Amino acid sequence: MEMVFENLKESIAKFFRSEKYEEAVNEFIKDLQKELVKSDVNLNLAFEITKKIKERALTQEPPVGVSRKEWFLSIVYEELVKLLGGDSKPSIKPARKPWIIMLVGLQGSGKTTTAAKLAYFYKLEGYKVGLVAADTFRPAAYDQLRQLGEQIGVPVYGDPSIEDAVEIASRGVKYFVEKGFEVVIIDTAGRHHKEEDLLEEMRLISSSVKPDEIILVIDGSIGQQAYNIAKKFHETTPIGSIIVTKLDGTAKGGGALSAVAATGAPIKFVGLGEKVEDFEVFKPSKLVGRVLGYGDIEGLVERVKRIQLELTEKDVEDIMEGRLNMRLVYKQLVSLRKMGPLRKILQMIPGLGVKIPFEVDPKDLELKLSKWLAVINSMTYDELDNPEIIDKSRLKRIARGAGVDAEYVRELLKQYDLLKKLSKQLKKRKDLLKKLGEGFNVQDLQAP
Ligand SMILES: Nc1nc2c(ncn2[C@@H]2O[C@H](COP(=O)(O)OP(=O)(O)OP(=O)(O)O)[C@@H](O)[C@H]2O)c(=O)[nH]1
Repeated sequence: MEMVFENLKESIAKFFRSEKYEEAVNEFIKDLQKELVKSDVNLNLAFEITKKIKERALTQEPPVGVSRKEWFLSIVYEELVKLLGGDSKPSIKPARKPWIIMLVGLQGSGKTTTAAKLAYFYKLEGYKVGLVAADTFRPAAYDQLRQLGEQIGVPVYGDPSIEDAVEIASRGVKYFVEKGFEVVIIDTAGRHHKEEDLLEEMRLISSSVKPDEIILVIDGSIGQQAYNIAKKFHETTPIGSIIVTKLDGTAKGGGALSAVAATGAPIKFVGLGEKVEDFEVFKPSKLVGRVLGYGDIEGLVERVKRIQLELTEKDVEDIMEGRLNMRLVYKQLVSLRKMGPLRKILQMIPGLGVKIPFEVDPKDLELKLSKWLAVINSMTYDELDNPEIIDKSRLKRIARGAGVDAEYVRELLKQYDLLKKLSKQLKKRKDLLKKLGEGFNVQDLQAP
């Protein structure tokens, strides 16, 4: 499954060969913009995303242990994943029951097959699913869906004697809802004598059954036209999500991205073959990884994310300079879970001999850490940067927000004070060392 951006692999190679970071970033950004526009991504969107990447790449510090170039690549990756609908798995769980899904898309997109695939998917998820055959333009569609329904054990509502698709759709939905079905999927026509007639029919069905979700089914191999097709459907019946079919085989799938760009809707599933089980929840990360063609990019991004929570050089500098805030404490708490690098860093500095606070009974550690993290999470930005402002009423609010006893907030603030003092001590000593010059051995300095 290879989507758009084939040229980016070369751009990445060029990027890694380049000596100057900023220049290399600019070059890569230009290439990326071109590729995005070439794949029908809306110009503004392409501009916006590249601007964001550039801004992050030039202002954000890579965590210790991650090279600047790896950092950059992980930023590109993250932003592309966002463009394709976010890094988390798309929400495929119906928000309520019954959940009425209306499929729209052109004939040949694989809509009927997809209706069955989707029904099968939800059936396996444990839902009671019904299918409605509302494609009255192509008479064979009803039989096709009925056969598929039999194959997967999902009932199909249809009536070949009724020509009015709106009537079938609303009757079918009513039928299943009354019987307590939880997910109802409507297959619709993909062709009419005139395009306007098709769109008008979609609009009428939609306003009659009021679906909870309208899914655009789009053929992954159609490329450039996808943008206009998706846009037309979206203007008629607002698209909530997208299923891209036929991503098996040689499809380049450029249409997928264009459809996302035209509708702002995320891709939820992909079709990977003719059989009902050739169907998957879409994972943007998987796709972008392939697109960027950088060996184990997911591994890289994972590593960066993990390291990101630990202390950066700047954090350590801040601590050494006596600048401490709750954000640093947060990182320290998180890293404490993994052996505490701050502690290690401090211990590696000879002659400091500082007793490090946060001496918590290991048994309590896990529990306390999770409470403290919740406490920090419910602080405002001002409070994070300047915990000194936390008075009684703020303290109460924070505890309530974190769902913990106020005692935990107080304790954390006490620990914070200790760390702050330590941070100031470090600063003093560092200054002292500086004054003493190089003639002295660091080890000669005894801790007070
Ligand atoms: N390789 C492959 N073929 C698919 C996929 N999805 C559907 N097809 C095939 O595409 C062809 C058209 O699909 P149909 O399910 O008939 O869909 P349709 O023509 O859009 O349906 P209508 O809109 O009802 O006319 C069929 O031969 C399907 O088997 C897929 O993910 N991969």
